[in-house]
Amino acid sequence: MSENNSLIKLVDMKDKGRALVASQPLKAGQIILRDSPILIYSAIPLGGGAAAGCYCCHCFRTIPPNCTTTTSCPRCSTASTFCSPQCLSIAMSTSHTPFVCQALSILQASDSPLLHHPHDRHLQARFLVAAYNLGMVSPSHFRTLLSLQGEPIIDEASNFLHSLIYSVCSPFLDSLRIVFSLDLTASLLSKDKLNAFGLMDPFNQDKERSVRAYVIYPRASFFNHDCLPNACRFDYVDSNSGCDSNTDIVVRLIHDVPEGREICISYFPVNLKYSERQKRLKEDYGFSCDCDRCKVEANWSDNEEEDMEAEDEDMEEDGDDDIGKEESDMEKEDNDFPHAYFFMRYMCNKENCWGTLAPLPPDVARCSKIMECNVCGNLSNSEDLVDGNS
Ligand SMILES: C[S@@+](CC[C@H](N)C(=O)[O-])C[C@H]1O[C@@H](n2cnc3c(N)ncnc32)[C@H](O)[C@@H]1O
Repeated sequence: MSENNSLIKLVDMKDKGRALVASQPLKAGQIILRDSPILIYSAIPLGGGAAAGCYCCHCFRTIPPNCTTTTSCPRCSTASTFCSPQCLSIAMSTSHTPFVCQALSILQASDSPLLHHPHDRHLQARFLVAAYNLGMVSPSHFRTLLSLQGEPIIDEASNFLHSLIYSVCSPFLDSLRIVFSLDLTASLLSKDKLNAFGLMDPFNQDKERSVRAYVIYPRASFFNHDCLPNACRFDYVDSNSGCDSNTDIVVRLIHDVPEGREICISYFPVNLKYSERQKRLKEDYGFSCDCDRCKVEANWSDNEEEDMEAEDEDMEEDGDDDIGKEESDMEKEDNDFPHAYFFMRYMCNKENCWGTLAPLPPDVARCSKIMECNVCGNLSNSEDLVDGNS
């Protein structure tokens, strides 16, 4: 793992590839990783019109309508907007180079073949522009990207995207210190599919949350998935922490983890039912999940799955029946129904949130009793939950 992270280490794990495990006993709430993007690209389709001006193309903060420091790229016609001259200046030598200006201008021109393709292709094209740009501006980060999980898949989509990207890259091929090929393009697409994190808009109870950008984090990409995770990621998009860290993430432990245990996150909200989880994991990540929760739920009939969903909803609406239970009773239930305890203790009960709760970081000796939701940011007292006082 990283030079200065003694809490977790990277190991090879049978049937899962690389995995992160605890290198010492770790405490609930502990921050085990802080990570910054090596690559980030907008989730807005090319030619996205007004939506393109909502976020800074460098730090991805929302640009308020009355912002007086907003500025646009003077070189290109892509409506790329920045929240300040500082963000523009950094971007011009990193993520918004002359290559990116030209590539995005061509890809969103009115005669671009891409415009007849669905949103997903636009995003893949945006990713490839960002990835080949990374190859030019930061060969070491490009090598990191190539070292992530993902084998090339040569199909109609990769062929189409490769010839499209070749046409926009050709004037810059000399600057690319890499051999440009269909195999490389297909391999990059696969790295993106298996490793990109969605950076979401902040939670708003009245509005569906959408993805603002897709991000490749060099170290967080090593977390494997578990349907009952022991860690979860937090980001603080649009909070007051400044442009520098707006797209950073931290990963915190949900509960104590012994030395040697694998640390996993969930790749999607934990409330999804078994069939949906398996479908997403197969289609998006190429594996079948065999975690403890899936082992139990694999034997459930469709009716049981539906009963379970209804029970989950009851828990949310009328948690009082259950939250008075002693912790040990709930742990006993754990054997037949492994997620009952997890849902009770670690799932946010705010409507439409489906976030996961983790304690705030512990102070020197004591774990915090304050739980933070990684989606809505709500803070609650864990003792209230167990005592039934919430
Ligand atoms: C983001 S990467 C995680 C790190 C990866 N294991 C590696 O070697 O780089 C996602 C990929 O890891 C593997 N993976 C993640 N969770 C898994 C699990 N629970 N069981 C099997 N494979 C898993 C799958 O191949 C998936 O596409």
